[in-house]
Amino acid sequence: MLKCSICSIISRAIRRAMCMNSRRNSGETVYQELQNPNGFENVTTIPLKSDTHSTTVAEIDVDESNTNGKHENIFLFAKPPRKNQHHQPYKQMNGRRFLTLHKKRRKKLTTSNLLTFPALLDDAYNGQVQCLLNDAANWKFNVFTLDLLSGGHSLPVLCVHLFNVYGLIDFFRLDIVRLWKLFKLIEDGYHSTNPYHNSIHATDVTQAMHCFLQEKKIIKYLEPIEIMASIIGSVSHDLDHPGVNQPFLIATSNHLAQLYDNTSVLENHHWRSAISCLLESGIADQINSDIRPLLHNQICSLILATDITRQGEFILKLHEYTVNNSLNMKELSHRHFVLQMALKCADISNPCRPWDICQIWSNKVCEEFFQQGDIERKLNLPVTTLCDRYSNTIPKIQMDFFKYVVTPLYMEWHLFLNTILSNNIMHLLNTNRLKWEELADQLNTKLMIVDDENISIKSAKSIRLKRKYSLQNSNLFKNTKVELFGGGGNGGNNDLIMTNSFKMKLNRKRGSLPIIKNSSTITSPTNHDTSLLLSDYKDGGGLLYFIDDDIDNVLCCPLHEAQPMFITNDTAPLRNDMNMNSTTNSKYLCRQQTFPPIQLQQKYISKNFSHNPQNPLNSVSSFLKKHRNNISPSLISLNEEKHSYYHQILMTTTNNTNCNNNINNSSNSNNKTTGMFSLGAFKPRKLKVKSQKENFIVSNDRRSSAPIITSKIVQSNIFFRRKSIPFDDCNKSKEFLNDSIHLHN
Ligand SMILES: Nc1ncnc2c1ncn2[C@@H]1O[C@@H]2COP(=O)(O)O[C@H]2[C@H]1O
Repeated sequence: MLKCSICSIISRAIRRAMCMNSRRNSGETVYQELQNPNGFENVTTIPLKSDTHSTTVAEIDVDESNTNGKHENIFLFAKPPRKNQHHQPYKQMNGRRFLTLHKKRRKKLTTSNLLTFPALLDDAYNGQVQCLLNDAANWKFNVFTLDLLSGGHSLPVLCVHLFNVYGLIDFFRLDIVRLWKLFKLIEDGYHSTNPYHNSIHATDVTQAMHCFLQEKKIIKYLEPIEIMASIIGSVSHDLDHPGVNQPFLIATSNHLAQLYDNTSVLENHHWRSAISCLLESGIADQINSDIRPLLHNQICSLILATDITRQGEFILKLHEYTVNNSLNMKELSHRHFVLQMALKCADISNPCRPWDICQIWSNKVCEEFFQQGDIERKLNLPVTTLCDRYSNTIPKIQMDFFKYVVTPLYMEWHLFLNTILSNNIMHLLNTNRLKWEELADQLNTKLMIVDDENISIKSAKSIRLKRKYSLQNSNLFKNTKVELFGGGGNGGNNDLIMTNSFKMKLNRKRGSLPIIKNSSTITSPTNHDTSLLLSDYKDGGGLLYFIDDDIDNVLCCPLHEAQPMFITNDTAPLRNDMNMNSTTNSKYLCRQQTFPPIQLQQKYISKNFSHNPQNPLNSVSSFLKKHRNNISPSLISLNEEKHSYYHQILMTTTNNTNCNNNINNSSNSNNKTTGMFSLGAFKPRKLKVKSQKENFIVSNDRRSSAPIITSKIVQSNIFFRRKSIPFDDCNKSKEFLNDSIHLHN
């Protein structure tokens, strides 16, 4: 029977953990309170004002060799010890672990998986988990399968297994329940709403680290404390990651950026959160106080090394060691450096995994980038190029990441290891890179939209792609199914090129156009690119779908929901003066809702699409070739081979839109117009506003291609009429549009 003692330990631990006092949804988000800082060196406890809410700041000097010899101070906030708790070092049970607040941080209940996978209740699943775990040192390990089979708890399951495999439980005489609690705390600390920086990524990195630790060159020199630090460091290296990057935190004057002087902001937060979990779980108590500081320092230094901006420094150092053959694994500092390199490689190991896994991670990380871009756009911040879903594509991001980040690091790592594992990794890296290049080439010349089995492309002056999705998430469009294509509001070519099956579908279907009617002051966007690149990472296809931007995406996410979460002026440029105020006062932490759940409602237009030869890419390609004469010559003349071709089509579209809007807007010096609200040339939408209590203005952010709503929308003031038109009749569609314009002008 495959079910072994570790399984029963785990299931017992799960049961016990479930009974523990959970702080689910507590919303408490500051660092672990520190009752008694014993065990740390050079700790001073500075009481602050002695009012009822007084806190204590524990200042701890940490010898961190990787911050250029600089000593850092840890600031851990603490409530004054309760009377009866003086004898309980590190313990506090009203703890607040993290500095970010994320209401949807936690996963859905484990039991909800049972609806989908009732067999999770079977013992067979435990057996399968065990089987998977036995394969945990295999580079082709699939962490998503483990997550599924473990009911969404791959992180604690893998880590307890690894502690067992390395004999750490016995060596340190660790209490299994505390150990389980440690990893549960860490798991809970990850935001499951992040597409990429979530607990599965942490598990994946830990598994990759495990593979590297297995290398003979490394494992035979490691002390148990170093192995323990490596596992805890790996699993908590992105703990409480908010799903946005450091520049974003700086730009929005986030309290973490201030606390850490804009330097390794997230990494500093991750390692402090990790230590906080060690303390809270009680595992720290079980480590001999002689070696506890070493453990903390190693975890800290390992996590700080994952700061991607320090990559060059590490590569150079490893190169020197390898070339001079001067790495002495018997020296603690050298061993530690190798562990740092191993963690760095593990952190960006997803491009070196088998293609199906690599693809999933790539899509996830890009989705997270794009979500950040969406927030930046809403906050009127400059949209980071990498995060702009309108101008970037997943294959392009991947190609750059492979070329500039992953390959240089792994080449050095391979030079150092030079084993079967490293050879396999380099091989996978190479084949994956070729696949991304292939996909990028396809996308360069093909505009596509996928709708289960159909594709529709419109070309010429206004390239427009069909969209089809149910707007069920939208309050405004509840139960309304919209299928739009064509439009031609700018008088552009309305030719629609469709596959036969799609034409048939059109003949059957009638679409509904929500109508906007404005009494007087709805303004029109001026320079709006109506296209949205949307990656459907659920499919793991790694492809981009090109659909229209969606007015109701904007309407359903009024800016006022997200904006108060950030300290930023509406029009604030990126703040470069963050260092200015980094006096001691700025270290003071305040509670702040930092990272709101992502509000943007994306509509995935395809659930079933995956990249396969059946997809009508070829027809798109041949269409573009055939109709290239209809496409703006200036567009063709611009670099048609590469990404810019794809991008330029969008730009041409935008320009046409501008022309159209300029005509409409001629009477308005502010480039805003009253009248029919239409998102560029392609949005035959009319909002009807009942009263004029609060109007909204849609203006254009010229730095990006998306509209920015600059004042509030009162959704209740807007209602929609439906008007059905046969979509296959372009002329009727045009008439309808003209009527609408006439009606509302
Ligand atoms: N497949 C990928 N494509 C692009 N960027 C990636 C990929 N994997 C990891 N990254 C980036 O690499 C960074 C490593 O550090 P972080 O985890 O902070 O954030 C990570 C991502 O920003």
